[in-house]
Amino acid sequence: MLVGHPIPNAPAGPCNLPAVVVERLTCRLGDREALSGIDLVVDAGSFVAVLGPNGSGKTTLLRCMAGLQAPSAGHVRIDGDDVSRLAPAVLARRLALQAQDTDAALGFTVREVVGMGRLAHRAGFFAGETARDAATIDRCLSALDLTGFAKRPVETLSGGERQRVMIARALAQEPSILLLDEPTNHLDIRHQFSVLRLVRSLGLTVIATLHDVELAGRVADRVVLLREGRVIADGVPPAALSPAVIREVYGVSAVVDRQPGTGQIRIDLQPLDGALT
Ligand SMILES: Nc1ncnc2c1ncn2[C@@H]1O[C@H](COP(=O)(O)OP(=O)(O)OP(=O)(O)O)[C@@H](O)[C@H]1O
Repeated sequence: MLVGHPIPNAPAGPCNLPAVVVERLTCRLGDREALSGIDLVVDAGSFVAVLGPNGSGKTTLLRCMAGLQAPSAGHVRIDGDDVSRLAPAVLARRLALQAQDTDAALGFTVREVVGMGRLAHRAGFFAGETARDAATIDRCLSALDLTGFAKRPVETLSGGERQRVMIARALAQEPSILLLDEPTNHLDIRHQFSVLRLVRSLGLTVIATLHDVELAGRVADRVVLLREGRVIADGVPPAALSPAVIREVYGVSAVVDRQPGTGQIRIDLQPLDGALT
């Protein structure tokens, strides 16, 4: 069960500054411009979903925000500081990225991997685990429904279980900014809901790439739609998820309305050339 607050000491983002500012961000990878002049200002404490088709630049945008990918032009500022100028440990105490790739976790137990999230908080390289580290790791394991997996080698876990480990590791970092790269793509429906509800409840600034447009419309305060490295739409759902925008970005037709009763956003997607079946 996802109960309790896994990171009760998470620092609050400064209220007078946006948490993340992306300015004219361009990123060339090989012979391809993965991002072309992206501008984005993300308010502290908001949940932003980044949407777009395969190859539209979502992961590259998160990697630039996390300082893992140097832009060809432009800047990313975290709480007012250029990420490229922040020491890795300082950046890691402010921002955590849950990446899709779990290769770095192989060969370690689940608890050890979640514990890696605490490294940025250690007094020194050889400093051991503190009581607070241990308590934070235990809370994050519990929050992601992983307590029973703590001693298991990560390579023995399923795809969805591994994905929850990487989210727990990011939360153990106690960041004020949480970047999630397709956090729900391997998760069953119950865990999709519980993970998104959990990260929403923490009061963090969350920027998450998602493929599920309807889920994004329900969970996010704001959606940013990319296509070919450019922002095509940016705004509050459902207005920013209009059928015209969805058609332009994904090349599919959409009916966007609200569920009778719950009022939840409902998006019915179909190929342009008719019903799927
Ligand atoms: N190392 C690289 N060298 C060359 N091109 C790259 C490299 N990494 C990514 N790209 C290209 O950059 C573009 C953006 O990739 P990115 O991974 O950011 O897309 P994405 O929106 O996250 O896609 P997906 O939904 O498939 O995960 C793609 O066309 C991809 O092929």
